[in-house]
Amino acid sequence: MGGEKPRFSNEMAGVRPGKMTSTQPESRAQGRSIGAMAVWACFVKWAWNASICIDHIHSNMAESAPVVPSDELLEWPKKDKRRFLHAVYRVGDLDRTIKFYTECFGMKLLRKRDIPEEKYSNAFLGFGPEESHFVVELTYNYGVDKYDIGTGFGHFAIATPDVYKMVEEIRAKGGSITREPGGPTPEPLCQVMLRVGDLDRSIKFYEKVQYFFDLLCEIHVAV
Ligand SMILES: C[C@@H](O)C(=O)SC[C@H](NC(=O)CC[C@H](N)C(=O)O)C(=O)NCC(=O)O
Ligand SMILES: [Zn+2]
Repeated sequence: MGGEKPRFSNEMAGVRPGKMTSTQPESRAQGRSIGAMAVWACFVKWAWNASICIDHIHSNMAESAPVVPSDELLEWPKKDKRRFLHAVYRVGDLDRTIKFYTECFGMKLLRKRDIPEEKYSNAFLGFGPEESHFVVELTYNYGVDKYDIGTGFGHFAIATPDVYKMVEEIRAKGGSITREPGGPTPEPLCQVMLRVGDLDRSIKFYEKVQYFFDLLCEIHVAV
């Protein structure tokens, strides 16, 4: 424990490609695939050397108290290799969507494939190799340049070290920001778990950082 005070915040932003799209959907139901869907860029940042586990959950804390104890949660993936691989999204313009995800969010195009016999192409994008990272699989069906977004799909959420910088870069590239970062966000930061070496000293420290302490629900003494 030591070092500068931890700084972190959880800012959400809503983003849609702007100029890169031919039309902006009037409403979700009439909306058409604009090459990409709304993507929430989440910002969680800390500047401190302790391991900070930040959970922000989709509903209030009472309804979504952790079901699995946190230490079991950390052990689980070491034993169970099942995991999410990708989510598939059909788009009307594969290259325009690849350009949006790579230039605006910093994703990498991991692989692309064309299946002429079935008249479609796929592109896989993400923030790391498919062997270890969840990725987005985009599907382009030959000759299909728009889809009804419908009302079922919500968003992809991504984390970024600086949501404000990302938002400005997206705006500069013609993207439209549907929700400015800075909240109030529908998903308030609900709890922070800290592993510290000295419980009493840590409690004294965090009582001074009132905001942080309000969020702090548990302190684990590092073993
Ligand atoms: C590559 C592998 O990860 C896949 O997911 S391919 C899945 C396959 N996709 C297609 O057939 C694309 C063309 C099709 N006309 C479509 O639009 O999906 C598939 O099973 N698609 C059906 C689905 O529900 O995803
Ligand atoms: Zn698949």
